[in-house]
Amino acid sequence: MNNKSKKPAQSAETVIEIENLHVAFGDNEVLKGVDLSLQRGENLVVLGRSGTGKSVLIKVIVGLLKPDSGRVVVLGQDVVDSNTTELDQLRLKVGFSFQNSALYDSMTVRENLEFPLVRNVRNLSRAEIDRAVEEALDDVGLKQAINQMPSELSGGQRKRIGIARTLMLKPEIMLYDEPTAGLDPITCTDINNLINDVQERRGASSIIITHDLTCAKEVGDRVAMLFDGQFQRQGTFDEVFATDDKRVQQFYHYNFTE
Ligand SMILES: Nc1ncnc2c1ncn2[C@@H]1O[C@H](COP(=O)(O)OP(=O)(O)OP(=O)(O)O)[C@@H](O)[C@H]1O
Repeated sequence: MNNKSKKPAQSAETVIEIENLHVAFGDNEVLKGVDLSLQRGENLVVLGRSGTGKSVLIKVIVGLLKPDSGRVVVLGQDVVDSNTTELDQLRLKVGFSFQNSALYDSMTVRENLEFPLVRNVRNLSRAEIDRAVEEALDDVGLKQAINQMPSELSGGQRKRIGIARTLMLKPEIMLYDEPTAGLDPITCTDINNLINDVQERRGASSIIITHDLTCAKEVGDRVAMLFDGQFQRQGTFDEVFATDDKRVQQFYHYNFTE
């Protein structure tokens, strides 16, 4: 397992800025003053045990969940104060790759990929749509799957098609929720390489939520670890794990020794 070898150039531009974010469901205080930023061109990995609020954080970033308090600015837009139309516009620039790939089973791969484009971009010619589909499939290395049904694909292929579909709208920011969950180690490496390719070839800025430390190490320019409602550790992979903190060490040993 290698640390990410090639660091793409990152600008000093902040594309996501979160300050003092609080989210509670009744008595369950999930996020208790979260601060986080994402720089343009950066891959940021968010680690944390189940139920620590990683998905809640993503939902707040895309405006699907209103926080109790805090500031959330995405691509210069204040998400908390945005209305539905403004959020719809923002979501065109923020691609969300779901844990279960969320493909439509009754549509071919081509139709799945066309769907976000036809729905969101008007007046595209057939040739433009075909070119965009081919480009996205090429990016994920699955051009040959264009006429297949999702049920004919492996789990890893479905994940890649899910990512290709998210890429159709050329998002500036990618949010990956558990991209390698349930995949064998070799397929995981394919997905990790794809996430790095998306960063390098598309210049995307990404947040990758994962429990998979190999994934964290291979894709993360920076790693942030969520504990007790806050990011308790942030830095490179090696910096985050260079601590005697039992909670951090347990997380590490569970991944690599069990
Ligand atoms: N809509 C909701 N209503 C009530 N509680 C919720 C809601 N959404 C999330 N929660 C609670 O918030 C906490 C964090 O959930 P979240 O899904 O963000 O965890 P997670 O870190 O993504 O976990 P996992 O790694 O298992 O996916 C959990 O206790 C969950 O039950």
